Amino acid sequence: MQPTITVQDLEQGYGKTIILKDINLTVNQGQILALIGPSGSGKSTLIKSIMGMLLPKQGQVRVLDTPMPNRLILGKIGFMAQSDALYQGLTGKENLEFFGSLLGMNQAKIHAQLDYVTGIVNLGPHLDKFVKDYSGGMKRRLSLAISLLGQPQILILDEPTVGIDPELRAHIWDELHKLAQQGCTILLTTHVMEDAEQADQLLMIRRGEAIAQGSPQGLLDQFEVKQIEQVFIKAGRNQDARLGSN
Ligand SMILES: Nc1ncnc2c1ncn2[C@@H]1O[C@H](COP(=O)(O)OP(=O)(O)OP(=O)(O)O)[C@@H](O)[C@H]1O
Repeated sequence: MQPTITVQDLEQGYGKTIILKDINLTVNQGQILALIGPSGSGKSTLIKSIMGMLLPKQGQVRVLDTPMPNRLILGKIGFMAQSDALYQGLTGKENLEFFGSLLGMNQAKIHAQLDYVTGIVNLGPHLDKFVKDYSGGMKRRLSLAISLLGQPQILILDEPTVGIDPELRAHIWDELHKLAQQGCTILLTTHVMEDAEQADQLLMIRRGEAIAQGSPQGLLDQFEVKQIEQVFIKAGRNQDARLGSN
């Protein structure tokens, strides 16, 4: 099977500053990969590289065997950026209609999907409110609903669960698993260990490097610990010992 997303020996940064080095990952169709790491470790930078918003300084990024950016491939990706790019002066529903139309969906098609995408994030009762009156968590939920419009083949979600309560987070994870079972490939970033445990594969990034990579159970076995958080701590200590702690 052709992998959906591949990153090979990626080195990435801004100007002369190197943020990520030696990053390798493969996500196959129907898999969920979670990127986890401290603030500033380079997770969004990796996502931007996969989306083709940043060209690799070295190495390769391919989505559906195509170098990014590529317009056709971008049309197959539901993308949720870290900062919400929403129209504050429009209602939630109007935002969905607008972004759906950018995808080339007609109003009938958008309306046919509204209940489904807003049901996943439990936003149905708030669709007629202006986005400027939404809370931070509601804006995240609307951004997630927008990324689901058009039944994308690939979902790339930067911090989809920030500001979302545990009950709704569990509901969103149920839906992400269902989508993955239907063949959708999902890559997301998170700070939350409970999210990480839900993924098929984890990539832990710290100080610009992949310090641990594998399935949640595989990592627990490899690091001989009982919780994913402990994998991160142990892998971080190994890295400090290797690089020096400064
Ligand atoms: N446009 C930019 N120009 C210069 N440096 C940047 C730019 N964007 C990010 N950085 C730097 O790159 C590093 C990695 O940032 P990035 O946003 O990828 O981290 P992150 O792991 O996603 O963090 P967080 O979890 O807080 O979102 C940080 O040191 C950040 O300051």
